[in-house]
Amino acid sequence: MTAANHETVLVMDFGGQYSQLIARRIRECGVYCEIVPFNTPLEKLRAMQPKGIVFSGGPNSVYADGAPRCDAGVFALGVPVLGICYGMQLTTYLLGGKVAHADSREYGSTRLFIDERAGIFAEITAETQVWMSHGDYITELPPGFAVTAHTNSSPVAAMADAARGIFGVQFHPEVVHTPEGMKMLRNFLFNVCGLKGDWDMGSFVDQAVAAIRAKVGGKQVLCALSGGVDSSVAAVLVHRAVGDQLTCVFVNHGFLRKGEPEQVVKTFRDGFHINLVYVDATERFMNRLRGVLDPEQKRKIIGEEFIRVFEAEAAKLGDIDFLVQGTLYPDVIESGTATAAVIKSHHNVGGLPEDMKFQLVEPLRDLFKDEVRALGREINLPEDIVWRQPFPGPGLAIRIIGEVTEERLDILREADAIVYQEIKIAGLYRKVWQSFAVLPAMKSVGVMGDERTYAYTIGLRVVASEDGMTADWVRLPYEVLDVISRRIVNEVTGVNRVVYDVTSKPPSTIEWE
Ligand SMILES: Nc1ncnc2c1ncn2[C@@H]1O[C@H](COP(=O)(O)OP(=O)(O)OP(=O)(O)O)[C@@H](O)[C@H]1O
Ligand SMILES: O=c1[nH]c(=O)c2[nH+]cn([C@@H]3O[C@H](COP(=O)(O)O)[C@@H](O)[C@H]3O)c2[nH]1
Ligand SMILES: NC(=O)CC[C@H](N)C(=O)O
Ligand SMILES: [Mg+2]
Repeated sequence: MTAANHETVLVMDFGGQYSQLIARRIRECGVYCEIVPFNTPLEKLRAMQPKGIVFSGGPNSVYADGAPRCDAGVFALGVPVLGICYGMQLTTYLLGGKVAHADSREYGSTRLFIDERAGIFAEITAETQVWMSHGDYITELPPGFAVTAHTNSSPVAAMADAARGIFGVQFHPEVVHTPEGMKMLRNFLFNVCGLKGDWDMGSFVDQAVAAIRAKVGGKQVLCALSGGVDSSVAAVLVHRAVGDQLTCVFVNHGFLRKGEPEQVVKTFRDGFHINLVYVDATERFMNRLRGVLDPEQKRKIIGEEFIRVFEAEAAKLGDIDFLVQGTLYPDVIESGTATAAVIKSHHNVGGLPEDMKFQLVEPLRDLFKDEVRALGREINLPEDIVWRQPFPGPGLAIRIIGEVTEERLDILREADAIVYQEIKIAGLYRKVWQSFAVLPAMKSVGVMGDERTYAYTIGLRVVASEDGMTADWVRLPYEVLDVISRRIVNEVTGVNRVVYDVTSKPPSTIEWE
């Protein structure tokens, strides 16, 4: 995605948990926003012509060795800057103020007293609620700055050098626990930076299409298509950009759900006029996974095997340099970045083989799922695709905890189909983020028809989430749990027990591997 023709705000990422949230809040205000690494060179920043820059929070202390710092020249670009938490501390440090470690952390919901209701605090309630998460404090303001808000424990909870358009807040305006946070961000964007708000999903489409066309030129492109909303949106965008230069490849790795291969092929062959190649690679994936138990190893093998299949298809079609994937921001951040930890290697990011030669085309890499759904509606994708629940690329292979075998796959596929049907019948399919079955490689004793059984357990996972980054387990009605449990045990041979997963993310993740 490029900033062409749209007012752009940049979020410089110092490793904060909420960096991505800041960016999407800004987009929610109708302003185009991109995240850039904290060490992006000044020339590059200048070339992106931002109208405003936000420094994110981050886990470090500015005075620590190896703390991420940007070039102080950022303040000389003539662009307003808003520093959030670590971002404000860094602003202080770079401009000649002082930051120190305090004895006690300030964490959670805190009362904020506004000393100057101007700039980002224009029309904000004089006493308002904000979300804090810090242990370092500003002990000396940089020259030219004034305190604009304080709390009972932070004398400098916000500061400003209004003349230069530089602002700092110790709290997090981007989280929902800061009720007036959006208003503050809007003040920054519209009053301080003087933006118009000229961006929406429609302009995203134009921008993305133009960027893809510029990148790909007259060359052939392959798109990894799963039938999920992300790769479907990516495929349609690329198709708009380069038409028949695009070929989609849908891989059946043997870990798809019941009826999925037929259904995806039908939807795309009949509904879209896009070249589609269906590859049955069941055997090659199965052969490589035999005997593998470690989740990260499974993910890496699957990620690599996907690429090998795409390479083979590319070779058949001629010489293809570009591979389109429906990668989203959460896939990127969970796979680990320079400043964020590896949670799991999403097959399409952290699971890619090192020797891969394709150049990636990932038009959705900065977006979250709900933004992609809005985009899907914008480009008139069928409702069924827009509202399809996410399904991980490695599929059922990472929902079998332990070794993947044909028997286990069959059992899980049947159980999962029952979960799908019953959640649909209960009218919950679109209301929840995901609902699915998992199969831990664990057997337990049961009694059926007066006989002892020793069979598999099925875990039921149903979660609510906005963007997949955090999630809560859904309080399903007992009747729904009951019917799912009874149907699975009665209809799926090899299962004699069903359990419901009642953990949120964090501390768990949505998938079990
Ligand atoms: N079976 C598959 N065949 C081809 N490509 C795939 C397959 N599964 C996943 N991919 C590729 O990996 C990417 C990431 O998978 P992921 O499951 O996150 O996205 P999705 O399937 O497009 O959407 P959703 O998250 O809604 O399932 C996809 O966008 C697609 O490019
Ligand atoms: O394309 C994908 N490739 C993967 O390797 C992968 N792992 C998890 N997921 C999906 O991402 C969301 C967050 O999942 P976790 O809470 O398990 O990390 C959930 O929606 C998961 O289904 C994946 N998607
Ligand atoms: N959330 C943050 O940005 C924290 C910044 C810094 N490490 C502090 O504790 O004060
Ligand atoms: Mg998917």
